[in-house]
Amino acid sequence: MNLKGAKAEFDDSSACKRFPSIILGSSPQVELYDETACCTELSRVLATQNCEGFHPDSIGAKLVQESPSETWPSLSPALPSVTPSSVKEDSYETLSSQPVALETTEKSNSSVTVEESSIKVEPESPLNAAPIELFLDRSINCISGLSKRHCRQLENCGFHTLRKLLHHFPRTYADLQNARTAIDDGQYLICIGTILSSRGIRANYSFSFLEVVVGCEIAENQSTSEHAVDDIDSKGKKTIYLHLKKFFRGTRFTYQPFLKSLEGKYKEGEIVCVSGKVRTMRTKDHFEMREYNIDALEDQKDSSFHAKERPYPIYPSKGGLNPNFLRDIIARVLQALPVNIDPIPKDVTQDFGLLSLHDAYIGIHRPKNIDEADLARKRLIFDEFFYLQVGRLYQMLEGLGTKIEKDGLLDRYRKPELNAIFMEEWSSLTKKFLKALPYSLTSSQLSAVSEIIWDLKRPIPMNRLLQGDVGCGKTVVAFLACMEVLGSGYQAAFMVPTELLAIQHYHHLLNLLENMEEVEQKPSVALLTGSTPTKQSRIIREGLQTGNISLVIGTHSLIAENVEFSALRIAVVDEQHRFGVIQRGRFNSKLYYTSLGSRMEVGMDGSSKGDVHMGSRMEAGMDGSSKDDVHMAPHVLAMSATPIPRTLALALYGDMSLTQITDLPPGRIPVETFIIEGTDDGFENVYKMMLDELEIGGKVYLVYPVIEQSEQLPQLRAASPELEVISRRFQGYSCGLLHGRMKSDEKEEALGRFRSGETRILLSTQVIEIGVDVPDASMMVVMNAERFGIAQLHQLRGRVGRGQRKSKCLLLASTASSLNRLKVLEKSSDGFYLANVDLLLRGPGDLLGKKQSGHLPEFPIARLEIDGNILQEAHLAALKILGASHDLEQFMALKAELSMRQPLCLLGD
Ligand SMILES: Nc1ncnc2c1ncn2[C@@H]1O[C@H](COP(=O)(O)OP(=O)(O)OP(=O)(O)O)[C@@H](O)[C@H]1O
Repeated sequence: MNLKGAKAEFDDSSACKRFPSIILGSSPQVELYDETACCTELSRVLATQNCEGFHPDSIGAKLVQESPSETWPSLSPALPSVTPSSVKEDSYETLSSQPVALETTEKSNSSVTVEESSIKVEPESPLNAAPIELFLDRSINCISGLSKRHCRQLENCGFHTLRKLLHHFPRTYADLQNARTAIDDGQYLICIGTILSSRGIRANYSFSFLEVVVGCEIAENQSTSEHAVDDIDSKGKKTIYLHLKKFFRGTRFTYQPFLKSLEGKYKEGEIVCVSGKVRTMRTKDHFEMREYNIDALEDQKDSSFHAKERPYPIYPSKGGLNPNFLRDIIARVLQALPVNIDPIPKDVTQDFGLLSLHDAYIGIHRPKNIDEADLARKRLIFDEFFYLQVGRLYQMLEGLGTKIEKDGLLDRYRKPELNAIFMEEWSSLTKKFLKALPYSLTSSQLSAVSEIIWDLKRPIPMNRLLQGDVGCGKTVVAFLACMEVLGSGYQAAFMVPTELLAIQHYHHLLNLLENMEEVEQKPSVALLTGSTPTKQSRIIREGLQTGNISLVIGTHSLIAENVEFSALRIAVVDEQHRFGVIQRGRFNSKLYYTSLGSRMEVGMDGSSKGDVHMGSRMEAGMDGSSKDDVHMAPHVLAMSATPIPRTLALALYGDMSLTQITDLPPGRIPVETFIIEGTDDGFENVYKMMLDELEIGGKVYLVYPVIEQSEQLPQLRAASPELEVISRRFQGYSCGLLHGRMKSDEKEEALGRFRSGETRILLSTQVIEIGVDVPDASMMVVMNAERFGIAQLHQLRGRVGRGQRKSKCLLLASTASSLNRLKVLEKSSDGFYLANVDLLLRGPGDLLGKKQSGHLPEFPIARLEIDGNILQEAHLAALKILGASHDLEQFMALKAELSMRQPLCLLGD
């Protein structure tokens, strides 16, 4: 396969459009391996941030003195200068000469120790004899010399195969020469040193301790300036003394023989590697360690281990297994690792500048320097993404019959602009609906609809994510997609996270349908939420089952077991990240079975409605659907205004394609944002601005973090008690109240009054955050704005500036210190950029909340928010591979690897 040749004709940039989430709004792409890009981006953000809980050092990491919880270092290291071949050359040689850390840890789970002499990986061991492609999936039993007990322990912790062991990646690396900065109390330190003394001391009749003193030579830190840190050679060295202490309580531990045997374990002059948290002692340069690991270096004369300044891998423990034990076992597997285990062809890895798999494993576990670890990481992340991409495309190709169809599909992925159905080919219902809209679609709305309709005509269920900034007009795109399906006689379901939004969409759609002309029979639309009265809800369910209702808008109620559809063809899930994976999955599979069953019923009962449906479906079959159409799961269109990692995760695991709306409807005037400190003066200013706005006919949202005042958090302003205060203050203008504890109809009434202008000020909680659309609302004031995340504030701000009025958003921060963090909102109105800032500042856990982050798929080392570029490359590589061999028959090793990693039956939802 000549991939180099293929590359020439291959338009990378257009294929990259398949993953627009990789480009973060209009902000520059995050270049993973370019120090400047990532660091500048962050420092720019951080320059204006008060980053609570965020440690810039961990981003610019030089991998020194990291605490175990710190993040992966590879966010910033400069572009590696190592080449794959340079890694390969001496990886074996260094390994064999390299001392293997022995398990001598005091605090360790002492049942797990490795008897050094008992484990050997001989050149001709069964490990080496394994067929190359099966090597990684061999059982750990094949590690010769590993006792049954160890095997059991490893297996109990999930390490069944060599692959599992090799995929137990270091959590971080420590630089053995890392003590270049001042050593602080509580800091995690790792040092090579010499044992100076070892004493077992009896303190009283029932208390004793072991004290091992290790002297470590480190570079003296004379200055804190960054330059001085780099200029290590020009500085002196000094010795620090680590006092490793282990305490024993109980009379049996105070006997001299016991204490002697303890101290005898550590020989004076022995070279050891010590790691743990230090506490400063009174004497200068003396530090105490109570929780520590101590590894004797195997060959005392061999100083190459630290002389070479190799990063020292620090492994996470797993299931109670000691990290050092794991490191030792992994080192042994590495020694036996065949060079040619890579299932990905060499020309592909070379094309993408990747290490071979062998070198990547060596590089991640035993890097010579941090650049090598980073290159290794890149390769391993690439694999995580690559197999997902290959699996997904492979499955899609399998669903197609002829080579031409398959080539066509791949081609469309390469040239996404072809994945569109032009307006002339839309169903007549869709065209009429479009005509009835009070505005024209923007160009990206138009291409989004075209892409979706293209998908709707495929014989494969669509799983597409529609992303766009707040207020860009996603709803109408989804409505048009529904119309296309209804036009062929099928049904559509539109699920939203709140009742308020369901009601809003329902009325919005009814209005639009009312304007439609020349349609004999308009689609019947229903609203189904938790508040729908039982009787009405039963009628709606019957209507859905018989097919009398063609479109239903609702909340979670739509996925209730008793809701069955006659012929559901599309499910729209708005603000999809607010629904758990399980919920969405249930929705999907439930609809698959019920729709299949009920379609048959319709066919059998022969009712006239059923006939219409069947007739239309035949028509649909003619315009592109396969004859097996009836077995299809419904198409799923998910929508989101926040590009959170979970979204990207779904884009990968949920087998989703992405469509992005990149422009806003014309005439929108950017919302002016002000960050104001909530002092008395600050509030006076805000009230004055509100009054000015009301006098010129504007409408104002006041957003509060809580409904009622709380004793625990008295500083938080509450919506309910403030109603009176605000009403008094703005006497000529009526005020309304809206919060989540109100009944559904009360909420709708409050919003309705605000929409109609009866109330001009709406005091609300964050219930309005999602999707509320009152186009002439022109001012928003957010109280205690520091309580909200950046992305959330952007969503809230998106409730204003949706019409032609110039709008303002005032963010009131309770403290001066929180003003800085909010400043980014003053500067940017790009939701994709802001969501990314939020991610970097708060991390996915905080951003997603417990419910969602718990469902994040496991990417052992990829960080979805920053590794997008690698995903992009993986996608290109997958296209190349499958372009060369649709069924992967030319790449048997790769195919075998794919089935190991990505059982095809598990692909998709
Ligand atoms: N092409 C357009 N031209 C003018 N107005 C438009 C256009 N498309 C949508 N709108 C209007 O813009 C407003 C916002 O649209 P919509 O509610 O669909 O946005 P959204 O993307 O769902 O936003 P959010 O994420 O805030 O829910 C609506 O009032 C809608 O009628």
